[in-house]
Amino acid sequence: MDEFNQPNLFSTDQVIKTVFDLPGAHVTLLENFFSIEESNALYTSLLNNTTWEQDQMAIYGKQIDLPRLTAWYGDTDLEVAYVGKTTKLRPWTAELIKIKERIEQEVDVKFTRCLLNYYRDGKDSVDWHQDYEVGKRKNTVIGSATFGETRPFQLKHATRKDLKRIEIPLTHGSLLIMQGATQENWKHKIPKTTKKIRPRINLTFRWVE
Ligand SMILES: O=C(O)CCC(=O)C(=O)O
Ligand SMILES: [Fe+2]
Repeated sequence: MDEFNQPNLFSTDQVIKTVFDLPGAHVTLLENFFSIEESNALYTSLLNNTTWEQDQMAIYGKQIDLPRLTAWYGDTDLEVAYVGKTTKLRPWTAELIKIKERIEQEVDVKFTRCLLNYYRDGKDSVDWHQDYEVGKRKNTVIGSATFGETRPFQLKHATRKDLKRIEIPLTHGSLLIMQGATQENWKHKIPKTTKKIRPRINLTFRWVE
């Protein structure tokens, strides 16, 4: 696999922080949170060392493959509700703990679980959704790390049609933090594309009150 985001004359490895001004949301992007060398190594090792699964979800009573591969890791005394089922967590790996502890330096919570998504190509995606079930979205923290291809992360308000959607390109080594009531008020998605693109791995470390 070629390396992603080869540095060029104009790129630096400096962390660039952007805070998004969205009503009812607390969203921060940290580009280059992981260095290019680190990100390349993490991409390869997460790709090879994760137990990827093809999950399914019920649509009109039919079981349909999710358009991506997934894996849940975390504190194994927890179970998570995901795509209409209860899922068991795999125990944290040493590598996930290292990534988790890096991200915890940016927030004041300890994450309890992590969902990994593997988008094999442009046909893989995640449709509009809010993380966590209804009634649990008012105070959450999600630390979302990306390795591999850049995909646009779209956000739209859950109820207000007057607010514009926004799109945040999540680059190799970036960290997106969503906090507070973001999940209550805003939906997010990764759209499909017909462009020929490389794979992407995304990790969402999660904490809920
Ligand atoms: O891949 C991403 O950036 C987002 C994934 C996501 O929203 C989810 O799995 O809940
Ligand atoms: Fe999500």
